[in-house]
Amino acid sequence: MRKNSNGCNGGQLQGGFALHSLGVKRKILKMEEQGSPKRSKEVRHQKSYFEVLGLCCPSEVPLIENILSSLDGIQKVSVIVPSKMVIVIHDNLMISQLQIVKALNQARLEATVRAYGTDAIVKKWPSPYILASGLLLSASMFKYFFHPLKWLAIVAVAAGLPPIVLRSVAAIRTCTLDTNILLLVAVGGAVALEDYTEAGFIVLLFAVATWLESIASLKATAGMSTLMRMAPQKAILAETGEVVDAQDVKINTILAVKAGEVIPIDGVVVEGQSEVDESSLTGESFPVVKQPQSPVWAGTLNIDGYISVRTTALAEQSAVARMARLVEEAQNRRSKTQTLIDSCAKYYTPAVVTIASGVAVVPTLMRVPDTKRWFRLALVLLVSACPCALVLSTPVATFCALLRAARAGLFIKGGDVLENLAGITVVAFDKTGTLTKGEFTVMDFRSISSNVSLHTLLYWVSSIESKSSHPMASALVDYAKSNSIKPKPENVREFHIYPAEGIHGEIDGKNIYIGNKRIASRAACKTVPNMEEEGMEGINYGYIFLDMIPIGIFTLSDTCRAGAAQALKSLKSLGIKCAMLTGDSNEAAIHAQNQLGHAIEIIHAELLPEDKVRLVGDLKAGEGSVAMIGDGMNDAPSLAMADVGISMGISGSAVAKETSHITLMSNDISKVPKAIRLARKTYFTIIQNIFFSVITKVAVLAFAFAGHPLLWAAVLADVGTCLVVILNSMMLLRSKDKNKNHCARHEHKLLGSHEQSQGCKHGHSCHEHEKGEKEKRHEKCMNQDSQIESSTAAHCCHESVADKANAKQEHSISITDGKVEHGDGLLKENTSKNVACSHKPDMRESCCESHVICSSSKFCRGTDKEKHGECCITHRHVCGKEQQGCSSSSSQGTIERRMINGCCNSYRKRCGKKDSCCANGNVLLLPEIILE
Ligand SMILES: Nc1ncnc2c1ncn2[C@@H]1O[C@H](COP(=O)(O)OP(=O)(O)OP(=O)(O)O)[C@@H](O)[C@H]1O
Ligand SMILES: [Zn+2]
Repeated sequence: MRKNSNGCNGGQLQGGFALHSLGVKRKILKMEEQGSPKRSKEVRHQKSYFEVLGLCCPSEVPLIENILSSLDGIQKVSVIVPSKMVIVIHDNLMISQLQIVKALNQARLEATVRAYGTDAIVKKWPSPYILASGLLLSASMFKYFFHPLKWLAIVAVAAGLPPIVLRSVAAIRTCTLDTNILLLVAVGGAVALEDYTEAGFIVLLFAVATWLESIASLKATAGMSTLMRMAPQKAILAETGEVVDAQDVKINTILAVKAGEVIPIDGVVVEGQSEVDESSLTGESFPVVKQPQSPVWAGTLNIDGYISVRTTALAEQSAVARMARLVEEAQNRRSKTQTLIDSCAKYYTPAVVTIASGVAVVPTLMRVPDTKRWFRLALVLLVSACPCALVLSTPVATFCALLRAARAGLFIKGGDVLENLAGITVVAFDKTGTLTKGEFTVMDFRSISSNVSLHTLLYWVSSIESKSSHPMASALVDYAKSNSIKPKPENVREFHIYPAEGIHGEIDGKNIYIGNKRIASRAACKTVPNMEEEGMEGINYGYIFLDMIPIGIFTLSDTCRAGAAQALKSLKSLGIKCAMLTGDSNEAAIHAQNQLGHAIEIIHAELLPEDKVRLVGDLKAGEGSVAMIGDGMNDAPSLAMADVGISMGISGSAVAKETSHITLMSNDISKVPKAIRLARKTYFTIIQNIFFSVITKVAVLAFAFAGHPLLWAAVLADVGTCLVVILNSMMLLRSKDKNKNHCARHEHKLLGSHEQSQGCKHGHSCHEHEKGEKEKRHEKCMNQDSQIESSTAAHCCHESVADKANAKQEHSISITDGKVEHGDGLLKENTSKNVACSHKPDMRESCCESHVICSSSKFCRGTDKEKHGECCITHRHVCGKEQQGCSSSSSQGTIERRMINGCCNSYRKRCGKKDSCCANGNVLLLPEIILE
């Protein structure tokens, strides 16, 4: 799809969505930047988005590329047909956005600058050209009563033609044969045949279809602008309070993020505590507690509390920016189907045009009697030469599917991935951190050497493990800390990781090995202590060696993710086999298999990373297309080996994310079957699109050759089919998500009135609903909850919604499209409770049902225990535990787990609300989150 900007491409019509990469220009600009540092500061490469309503057919892509590439200062042009968007990277000193718009509008492309993140302008009304043309054409229909009226049809053609003529002129100037030129020829031909009504009809049809198409595709892309709008363009420097462009913020800058604001750039919290709504990224709306050291992501909403954030990325590299770019650039990763279609389209057009000229010229030369008929056939052929619906059939569907996925927290890297995903027959899971939570708890930890005290052992182990990122490591470090031992990673030298075995480090001059039984051989020890003899219980056994002497043993436990069993079941129902590939022991693998209800068909344990790669290869050879899901660095090679590699979680290992084709933005593996279902649906949509666009063309041509060359039908088959293809693809955007009746975390059904996010708040009660007998208990809890609410907070949400004035709310709380919990425990429309609260921090206590969120942050700020003691105001009332409340170990992970909304397990026990409904509904993510 590359073309010299000055030269013609031989009149070839170029379909497709290629990116006209102006390689040479880019290189020159780069050199300038490097060569002269002064200039590089001035040169600002700006990425501008243009809405190009006149872009309605893939054949116009080369036109736009040619127009823009002839201008100076343009670095890169991407044309996205489905969203009618042109993304230009340009030097804003050499060429401004307005100049670009002007250049495009000279070709009648109806371009406007689209400020980053704004919504597309939807043209509700047809242009005056269309209206005039339509009216005149209707009037001309009365020619049967009054013959001269037939001339009105000519006027109708003239009225509707200007935009088409202007675009054709631009196309001719840049030596591109596009659909406008083809249409112009057809109209000219019809007029020459004195078929004025038909000419008028063609013009009108084309104009109306194009207009409808633009409305449809702009609707389709509304989601795209939401994606782009997620991260704000401005950031506030914490030190000075100065507001700066997010683009100018360097890594390691401290930013201030107030309550109710969206975090502008990825980073780590350095001060303050808050709850953040990450639904924009993960698709799951429940607040996540953030405190010092917690990672935060651009585009997520800081619900309450003030936090300062040290940036860890540039704005353009933030996860959300990458996601937006992903959907933009998905066009560049073509699926096999699309590549095939594009290459066919390349030959189709010139072939049809050649045949058309043959059909027009040869009969005339041969002086056959009915030349008019041949001429008409030639015109039909010419109009049919534009394969736009066919070329659009894949990218529009892909675009919609990727958008849909992005909204659900699935980061899919391109159309090719979707296509591969649709054909998956085996899904291989890594165990730790994927099927299981990867949140270990130490069950037992012993010194088995009389020379090493437990204290020393814990100190050694925790110090060395502090350097490891394995999920077991943090459990061991937490365990040491809970025994009042402070790890000193700075004392560790010679740290070494043995993948799938364990780690080694030198501390205080001692060589310590920690790991599974394989680590024994690293320590040059032949055997490992017998755990059963030692009376140890647990699933994951760990050993500690000092040189070659075993000095300690420990056991850990990990539980399966709540949605895992359900996800496996869904996969099975899709006819997909499940496999588990784990580095962990056989016992651990079997334990997980038992927990998952024996849903896994193929299990391999005690694998090294290279074994996983080999096994994925074997599965591919033996079973078919394989998707591999993993989280760790160890999994990267096998993720790359699989047909589709899926990495877990936005915070998962960076290497895994890079090598994978799909990233699940949250750790919810029930998204895997959903993704596969979406991929299959997309594939089906594409097939429908292709079938429809081919069949209409074939029908028109067959009809024409059979002696009925209908020009209007040819035009309808061209533009009308495009419209149908777009509308059909848009069906993918519609979410008839079963999720609505599911608890996202627990994967079981909620009762009707519970929406996903709110349902989750009720934790176990959602599946308890299903079991009728427990329903009463839930209700009781809910009643208690509402009492708690009213006793602690002056006004609850429902009041503020029902009667804003009463609730002393001077400000306007924007409670828009979500759900609010009412005192009766039912959930009514209004999800933006968080937003409502956060808008005015000072209104927190009186503001809404989520006041616990609000107040917890107000009272729980900081990490020291003193302050935690004050935290759960609701709890203090309920449990009477005024001071000790919610203390938790100082370790990061534990706090987060225990402190969600300031409620901890011990409380729940004390309150007599054992497994659900603690204090306020908010807390009830707990069963999944708390490990105690
Ligand atoms: N830092 C560590 N401390 C203690 N043991 C470790 C450590 N790293 C690895 N191990 C041991 O090595 C085993 C295998 O580790 P590996 O990371 O390959 O797999 P895994 O994460 O346990 O499981 P999966 O492959 O399913 O993710 C672990 O089960 C553990 O026994
Ligand atoms: Zn076309």
